[in-house]
Amino acid sequence: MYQSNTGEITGSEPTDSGQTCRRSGLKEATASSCCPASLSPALPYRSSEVHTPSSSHAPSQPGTASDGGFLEGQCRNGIRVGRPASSVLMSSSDTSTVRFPGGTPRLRRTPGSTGPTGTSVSSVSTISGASVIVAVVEGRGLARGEIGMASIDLKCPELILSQFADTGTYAKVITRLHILMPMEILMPDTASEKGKWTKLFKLITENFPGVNLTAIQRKYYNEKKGLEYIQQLCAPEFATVLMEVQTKYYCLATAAALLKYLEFIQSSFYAAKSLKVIFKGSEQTTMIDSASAANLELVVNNRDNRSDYTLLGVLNHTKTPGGARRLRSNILEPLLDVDTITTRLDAIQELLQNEELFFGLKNAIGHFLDIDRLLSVLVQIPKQETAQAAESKITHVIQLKHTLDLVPQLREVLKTCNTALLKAYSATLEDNRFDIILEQIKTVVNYDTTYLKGSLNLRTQKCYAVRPNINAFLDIARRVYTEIVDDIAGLVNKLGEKYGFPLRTSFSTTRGFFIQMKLDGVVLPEGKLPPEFIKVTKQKNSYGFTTADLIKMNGRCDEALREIFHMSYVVICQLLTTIHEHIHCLYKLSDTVSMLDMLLSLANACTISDYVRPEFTDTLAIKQGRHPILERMARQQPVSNNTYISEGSNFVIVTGPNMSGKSTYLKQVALCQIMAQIGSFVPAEYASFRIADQIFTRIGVDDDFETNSSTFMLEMKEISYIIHNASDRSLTIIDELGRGTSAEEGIGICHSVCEFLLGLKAFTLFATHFLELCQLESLYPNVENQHMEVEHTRNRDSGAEQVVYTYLLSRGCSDERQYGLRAAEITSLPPSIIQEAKLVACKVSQQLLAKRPADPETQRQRAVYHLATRLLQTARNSRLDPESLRMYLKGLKKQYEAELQTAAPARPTDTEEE
Ligand SMILES: Nc1ncnc2c1ncn2[C@@H]1O[C@H](COP(=O)(O)OP(=O)(O)OP(=O)(O)O)[C@@H](O)[C@H]1O
Repeated sequence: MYQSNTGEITGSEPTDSGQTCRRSGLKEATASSCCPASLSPALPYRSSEVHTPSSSHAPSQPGTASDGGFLEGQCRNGIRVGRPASSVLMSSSDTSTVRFPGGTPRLRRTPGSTGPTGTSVSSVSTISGASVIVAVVEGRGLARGEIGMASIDLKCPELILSQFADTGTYAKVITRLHILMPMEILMPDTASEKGKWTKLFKLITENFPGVNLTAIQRKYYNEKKGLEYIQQLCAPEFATVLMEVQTKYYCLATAAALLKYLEFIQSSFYAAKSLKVIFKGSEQTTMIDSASAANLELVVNNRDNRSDYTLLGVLNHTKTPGGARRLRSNILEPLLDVDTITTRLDAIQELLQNEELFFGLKNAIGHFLDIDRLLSVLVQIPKQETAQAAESKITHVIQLKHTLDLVPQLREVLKTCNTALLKAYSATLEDNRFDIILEQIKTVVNYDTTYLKGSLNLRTQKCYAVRPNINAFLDIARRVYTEIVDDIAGLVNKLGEKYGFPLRTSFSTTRGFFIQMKLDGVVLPEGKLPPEFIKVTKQKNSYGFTTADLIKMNGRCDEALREIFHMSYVVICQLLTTIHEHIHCLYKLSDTVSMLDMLLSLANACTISDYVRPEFTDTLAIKQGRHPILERMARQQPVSNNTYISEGSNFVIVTGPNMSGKSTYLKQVALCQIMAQIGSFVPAEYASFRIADQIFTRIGVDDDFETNSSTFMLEMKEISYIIHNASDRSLTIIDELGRGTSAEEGIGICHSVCEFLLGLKAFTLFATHFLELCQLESLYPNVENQHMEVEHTRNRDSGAEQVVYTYLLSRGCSDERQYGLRAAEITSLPPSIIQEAKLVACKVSQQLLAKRPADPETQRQRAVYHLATRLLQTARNSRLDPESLRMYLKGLKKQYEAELQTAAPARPTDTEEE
């Protein structure tokens, strides 16, 4: 078994016990060496006995005077913002509020608008429920552009570190932040120096308007402290990360600031050796900038951000929160490594072929809770022991037992699997720590205690969680509680008999026990409830109320419960101390469950529609590909199309009238590419892909009033971002470039952008209304013209011409003209205006034709250029034997002669001269 940096097991590496360090092959530290005495949880309600992660550890106890000055102030958009509800630990004297000087940068952004990087702010950042805090720092002086980042999800004890070099547009930082969906971003107070905002700071404020931005004194970005923190907190399983990060000063510095801040704002801290720490370089995943993610509607729909019509919506059939998170992050950052992708595809194929395995796994996975969240609470030690914290701890142990009870079922189902990835995950479940923990839990917790939904059910489970005969006082308190509950039932029965009403006992968290009565067939005396019934509420067809006696009984109930929880908590704390050294195996379980859930989800998607297993070659070839989201939206099956892009023909120009399906086709190709790179099957009959290191899209958006940018400026920013970043291995989708300016300028810009991109080996799909660009095909051998076919019919009644969209892609340039005017005819524009427009358009094109010299010489030169480039390319790539090469060149010569015939029929002898 082999664990990649993203924490994923890949089947491509040799397997071992699952505890081998990836880089060094070192065995994991033994449990005893990694579990210092300081781990023991505190005894109930005595905060003085709570242990800090380490007294010798440099970062000081949170919330103490030594924190003074740590938090320079909380600032967002230059305005001090409210501290999160939990951050009330520090007195005002400990903090000095500073604002980033220099005034507030203009913030005029909404979801879907585009930032100065040319990166649109997709509404990912606006998804509610964000729980990630990120610290960012940028190198200074010569190191400017070197970015360090550390993030932690408050619901998942995983510290993610990264360090990378970014360009002046900071696209990588912004994209990574979008993927993380932070609720708060920490930056050094020096982000605003001498009243000037750094560019990165400005961009972050602009791109994340709904996110809290907090200034931390630069001194807390301390790499030495960061390393100490990681050594102190990292769970032994992930200790190899130290080797990866120990010289990465910027990410270490952000780790220090982030962990210090978390200690400060949270009423708990992470136990030593408890955190999963991973380093995520940008080189292991495909870079999809946030504008492209928004354009392609990967996780958020552009029209309605609650809609499921996204790639995530199409593929998401996950059963657990962890599985859904994993799928989302994979879609936003697809894999680059073909071996890892292949092992996933093998696993999905096995799931599709083995029904028993598929349904068995689905059933087993569906009962798991959010393991990351559970781990997060288990590895945090509350600073203050309250009754509420005590009750929560009991819930967590019940959840832990519930989770571990599911492991044998999962093991059993996976026993029959054959593919490397499933086998590797099956092996992780053989870890005997799962059984050790469960056995230890069962020594104090009832065998049949399990996690149940519903507040009363869970309360009952908590009440009876600890086994009898462990604490005699606990047993007595529980008997008292049972008697009170019985008394409540008796009271309600008596009241029912007294008034002749169909009363029943109900429970809610806020009211405790109360009485409910259905109204069906009940006749109230004088139309009123008896005065004994108080605090009456009416819901649909039932009344809810209580009585003075019942309120008293609820009070006694609560008191008994407090006693029970208090005594149970003491037992639970002792239990937690004994199992704590083994708890890190839950990281493995979380990884296994989320991955299996994601694979099942991808397999599920194949059962809903006909998907095919993709191959990975040097060519992008899709037979009868379909747009996955359109397929889900449309009642009918969308029209499928073929795609062929290879190194020798890597630039496809797509033309066609408005509404003919150009944009849909372009997006379809990119979506299929992303699906393939996350290890999913794709909607096609056959599909082969070249791994793309980056996926860029420039797809027309409306004016961005928020940033006050014109359509044209946005286009230029986006295209310049692509030009600066595209590589030979990228996939680029450009739709309607240059529509924000005059036709001549638009054509000019498109032409020069095309020429630049033609110099790369990137695969490019370029949709345009400028038919002039189709001439590029005769200039460059690697250009291919394609168009969307339309048909024309006549309306039987009116005789008017009608356009029928076939959505079929064909070779060559579109020969449709004036389709804009024809599209306008369908709208409610007055016929007189359309008529006038037609006249003017006709005159303009006649004038243009008159001006354009029939210049055979230029065309001859183009043909020569065309021939020369093809020859050059053949010479470079040729693996042909001499005879085949001769035949090929002969063919080229003929083709060239034919081209000259069309260009200059008057000069048939040119070929000989050449
Ligand atoms: N392959 C297809 N099968 C079925 N319907 C399609 C297909 N492609 C596109 N459509 C439908 O046609 C509509 C228009 O498609 P699209 O926006 O891609 O056209 P377009 O050529 O890019 O138009 P414009 O040039 O005006 O931007 C889509 O909203 C979709 O409903």
